[in-house]
Amino acid sequence: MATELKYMTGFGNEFETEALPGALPIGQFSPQKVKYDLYAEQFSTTAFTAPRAQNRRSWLYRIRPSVIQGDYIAMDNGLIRTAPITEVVTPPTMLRWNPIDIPQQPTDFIDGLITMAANGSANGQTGIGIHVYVANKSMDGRYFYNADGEMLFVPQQGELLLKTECGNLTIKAGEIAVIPRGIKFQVQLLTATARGYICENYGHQYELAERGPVGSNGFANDRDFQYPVAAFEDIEGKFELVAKFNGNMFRCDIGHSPLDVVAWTGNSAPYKYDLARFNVMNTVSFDHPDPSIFTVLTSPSGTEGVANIDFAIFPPRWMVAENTFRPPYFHRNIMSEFMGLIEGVYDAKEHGFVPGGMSLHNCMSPHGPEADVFDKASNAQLEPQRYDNTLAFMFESRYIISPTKYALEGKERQTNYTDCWRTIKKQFTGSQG
Ligand SMILES: O=C(O)Cc1cc(O)ccc1O
Ligand SMILES: [Fe+2]
Repeated sequence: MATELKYMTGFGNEFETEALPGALPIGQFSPQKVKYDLYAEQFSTTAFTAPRAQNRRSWLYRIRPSVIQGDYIAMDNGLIRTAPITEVVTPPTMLRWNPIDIPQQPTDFIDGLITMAANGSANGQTGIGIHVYVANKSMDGRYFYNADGEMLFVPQQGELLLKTECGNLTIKAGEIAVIPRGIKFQVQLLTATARGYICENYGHQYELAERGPVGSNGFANDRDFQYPVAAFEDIEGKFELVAKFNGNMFRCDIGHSPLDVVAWTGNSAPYKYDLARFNVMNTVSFDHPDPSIFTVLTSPSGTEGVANIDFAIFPPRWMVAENTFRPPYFHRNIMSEFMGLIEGVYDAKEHGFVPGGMSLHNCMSPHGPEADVFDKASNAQLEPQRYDNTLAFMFESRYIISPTKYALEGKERQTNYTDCWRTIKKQFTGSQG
């Protein structure tokens, strides 16, 4: 399946795609009758009046309009939580977690969603929700959409087939995908099990970060973002549509597959990106730059240069900095930093931060290299060095990130995390006078 899928390329392009010839109206969006007796439906993820450069909407030509569905009834939220998190007090303590195990009992993507943290307010459309998914079976006869935010998938293990209203995408570890707020989809597993991270963005949709003086190429290049071609299901049955809305889970009956879009045009659609395509920029002289050089996607907050959420990665790369302490520096930051590890080893933490694991360093909470890394890097022979076998990422946000009760009290929490800095020695050689 993975190799057969076709994609269209270019971040935020105005795409046109049809699964049947002539299904897409030419020269207008809403003709009196649509070819094949399809229904036209506009799907907007920005306000109608958003400036043209940010405006995102698509026109979907579908077998039935979305209004043909049952009434919603509330479902158990399971371990899914939404900002604001009020069930526990947010401590400033630096936090770290082991990976969440894949369950033994049959668990699909929705059942296996566990919220680790959130900030802002879904209702106010600011901030993010941070989730882990652990699944061992495909969603069967049920479909999902999230009205609270767009969903950034960061797979850590296994391969997913994302069947969406706009068509199909596959993603595996080392790739990411974003599904816009409101798009209906079904997650199928192409491997026996799957685990990954989700950043649910309640705020402004992700954009590509500015390049500044770097110029017109580099970092995440627009052409490497891939969008699905139209693909539809024309099936009837006793299906379920699940919605996340205003922090709660709901379900309704639906007698057909909602993935019945035969053609679509527009710029609001799911997309995927291979993180290996990220063109890394870094120092070729000295000092460790701020991690903003690794930003793949950014959701602006309304204050220039201050993100609702920045998604940054720490990929394989060369390190050549001279006379420099090369790993991440000790620091305290107004921004709050939630990290995960897709594979390998992260340069600031050689122990305890393992693939599938997570850490949270909140606003002004100090962090940096663990004691052994500090010693090693302070005395290392500084030669050009290739950082291989490493792929960490960070969700960095201007709003304090509140862990859930599960995150604070669950078995994955490493309650001894801060021990990793406790053996840092006083090494002062001066004297007071
Ligand atoms: O805390 C971290 O590990 C993330 C991070 C990485 C880096 O290279 C510089 C600053 C920073 O916050
Ligand atoms: Fe940091």
